[in-house]
Amino acid sequence: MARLRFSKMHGIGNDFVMIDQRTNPTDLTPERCRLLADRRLGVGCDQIIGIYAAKHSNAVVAYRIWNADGSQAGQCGNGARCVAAWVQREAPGKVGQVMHLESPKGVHRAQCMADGQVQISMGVPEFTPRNIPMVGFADMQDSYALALPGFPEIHFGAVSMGNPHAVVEVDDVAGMQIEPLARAVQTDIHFPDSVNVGFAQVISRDEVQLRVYERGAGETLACGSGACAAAVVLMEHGRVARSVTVRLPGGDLQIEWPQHGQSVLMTGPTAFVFEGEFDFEGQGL
Ligand SMILES: N[C@H](CCC[C@H](N)C(=O)O)C(=O)O
Repeated sequence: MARLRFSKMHGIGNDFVMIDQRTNPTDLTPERCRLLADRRLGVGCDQIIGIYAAKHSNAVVAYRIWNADGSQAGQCGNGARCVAAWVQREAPGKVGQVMHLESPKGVHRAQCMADGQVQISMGVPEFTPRNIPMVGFADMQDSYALALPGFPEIHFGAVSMGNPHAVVEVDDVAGMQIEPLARAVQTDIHFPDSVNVGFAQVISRDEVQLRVYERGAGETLACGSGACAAAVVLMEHGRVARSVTVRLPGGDLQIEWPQHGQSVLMTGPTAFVFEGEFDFEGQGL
């Protein structure tokens, strides 16, 4: 196999290996994803984003998402912004152009703004437990109680943004050791497909501090779908306004959810880091 050409990008520190599967089709096995994501033996990234020809007529491209552990995901908010920026760079149209991107879970409106910010329409949040998926809780509730061995009972909100999220409101997100609790939630039987776990501290009605321990990647500097998940769960609880700045360790995202039944809008920056080639054969893959 010829060497794999890729672009390295990030969305406020959530970093990606971007592969154009139309020009260099690559079989992204779990082993290859883990090697690509390895920060010593590979390129290093939180997720791999494969770009494909779109099936939906109004979408300019389709994208698929692999976590660093080789598992696939249904959505990646920071990755979607990078796909839009990648398309804009590959085929520079008028700045501010609107395009549509096809994710595994649907088609999303994207707009690259003149100031470099990218807005993605992330879709309508899904709170029905079985559609998250989450089992063992009868119906849609404001919040759910989960008792985990070795941890005090937690109350959390749960939502799908095309991928599963549990959101725990905390008092001091910066001072927390989030990994042990997050891993306990991820392996709990209530989440058959595991789950991304967000820890959110409300700073004001229009400001939230958030850290996310992601499914398949661990704690990342930012999680776009996690920022949407935290914002809509807190909005449902009346804790924040319908437009909120979510401050993650890697930077800020603006999340708006005008009303129930409408799509969540996420706006934030992207960055190109470098282009490269990767030699799987040289490492036996
Ligand atoms: N770990 C996530 C996928 C990446 C999401 C995140 N990087 C984002 O920006 O939304 C999952 O398995 O559902």
